[in-house]
Amino acid sequence: NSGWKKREITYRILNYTPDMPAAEVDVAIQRAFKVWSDVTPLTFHRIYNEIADIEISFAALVHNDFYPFDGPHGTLAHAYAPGVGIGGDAHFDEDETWTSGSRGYNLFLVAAHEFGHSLGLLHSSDPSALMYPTYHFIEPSEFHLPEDDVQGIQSLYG
Ligand SMILES: CC(C)C[C@H](C(=O)NO)C(=O)N[C@@H](CC(N)=O)C(=O)NCc1cccc(N)c1
Ligand SMILES: [Ca+2]
Ligand SMILES: [Zn+2]
Repeated sequence: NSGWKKREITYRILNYTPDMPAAEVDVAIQRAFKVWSDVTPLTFHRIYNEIADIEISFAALVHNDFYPFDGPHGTLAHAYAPGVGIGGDAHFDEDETWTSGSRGYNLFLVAAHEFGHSLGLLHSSDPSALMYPTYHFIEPSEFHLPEDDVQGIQSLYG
């Protein structure tokens, strides 16, 4: 199976988007990891000075990988399946407008989706799933991980 071979996963936020206060980025990221730690034995630990399993960054167009972003809309972010090096890393397209609300793209929702990829999940065909390919806004305070995603992640880390 294509999951991490350990339960304690580290993450590092490499840079910040100017669209939101840094504190709001930290909270959005923290809550996005909690979506997954709530239903698995996984724990996510933020580190600052070493290389983490999941390295989080904001970038536009060509950035140090083979999948350049595409300007506003279209691809919003991408993340790599578990592995060494770039494995697990999540990149967010800086040409999007990132918010804590319903304007632009909600960072919490997109990060929760991306971290699903960082943990080994692929896209789901269930339109209600977080891992469905396309974004739609859900009020974060009312967000609840859909059953399809719970099944998917627990098949990797049950
Ligand atoms: C082929 C991939 C690189 C597409 C890319 C993606 O799925 N990243 O995980 C992506 O940004 N897809 C957009 C498609 C779109 N513009 O609607 C997306 O919203 N994915 C993130 C997302 C966020 C929250 C929920 C869901 N279901 C999907
Ligand atoms: Ca884009
Ligand atoms: Zn995706």
